[in-house]
Amino acid sequence: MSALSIEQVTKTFVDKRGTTVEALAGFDLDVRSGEFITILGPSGCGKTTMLRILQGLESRSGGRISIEGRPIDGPGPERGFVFQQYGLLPWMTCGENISFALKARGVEKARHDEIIATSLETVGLAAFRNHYPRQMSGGMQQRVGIARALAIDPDILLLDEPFGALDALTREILQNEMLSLSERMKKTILFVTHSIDEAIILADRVVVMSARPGRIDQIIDIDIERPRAGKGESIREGARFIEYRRLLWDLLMEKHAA
Ligand SMILES: Nc1ncnc2c1ncn2[C@@H]1O[C@H](COP(=O)(O)OP(=O)(O)OP(=O)(O)O)[C@@H](O)[C@H]1O
Repeated sequence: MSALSIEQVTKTFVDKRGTTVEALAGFDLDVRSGEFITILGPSGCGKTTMLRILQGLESRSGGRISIEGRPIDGPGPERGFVFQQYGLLPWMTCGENISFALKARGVEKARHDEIIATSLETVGLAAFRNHYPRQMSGGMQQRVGIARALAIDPDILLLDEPFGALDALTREILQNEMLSLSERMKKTILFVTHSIDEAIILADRVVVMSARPGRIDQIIDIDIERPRAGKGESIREGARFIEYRRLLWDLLMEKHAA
């Protein structure tokens, strides 16, 4: 049984004037437990929409989604979400931000302290619990975003371009941390990105979407051995990585030109 099964999911937005936008035209994907999927596609092809539907933040127009065979129709504690702009509340410390998320999920207050400590420890920020987001760099804020998602101990992590706002060096550092986390924790992960290199280095499979209305165009298996954490540089220089990069580049250029 798949950890996550997405069958023929469609989404049509209708604005106040009745104009319709067909964002997704039948998205189909089966994800295995512990698998790392990255999603690439041209701008506006529906990547964020698909992730928001999976999180339960957006309704779908058609299709089915099930987790471990159980149909889902809204948010749930088995799914954690990481946003591009971190989504931290600026008037709360890191610890309070995580506590806020735990409260929203109904986790009893007596357990917050321990969960906050463990999740900040996981991302190397145990000493920053009482810091406010403005006192931290973008990379640190996104680590807190990841810690907050991990705090509810979800089976599935959904990340929408989480490193898109970071400088190149910080981005590579966080990619490595993501590899290390995923290889240790074996979460099932769907990760949207615009970066071909990021898509390859992280993934077991790269999903390439067509231009809007979005559907899956190709799925590329990334046959690069794990663990990959700490080996980013040598992987990027390898012949296989360069081949995948060329293949994905050609596929995306085709979509861009279409
Ligand atoms: N609430 C909304 N109302 C109307 N149209 C919407 C809404 N949200 C998204 N859309 C449209 O749906 C399409 C898909 O948007 P979405 O943000 O999912 O694409 P994306 O692939 O994530 O884009 P990008 O790569 O630029 O972030 C776009 O044409 C967008 O304008």
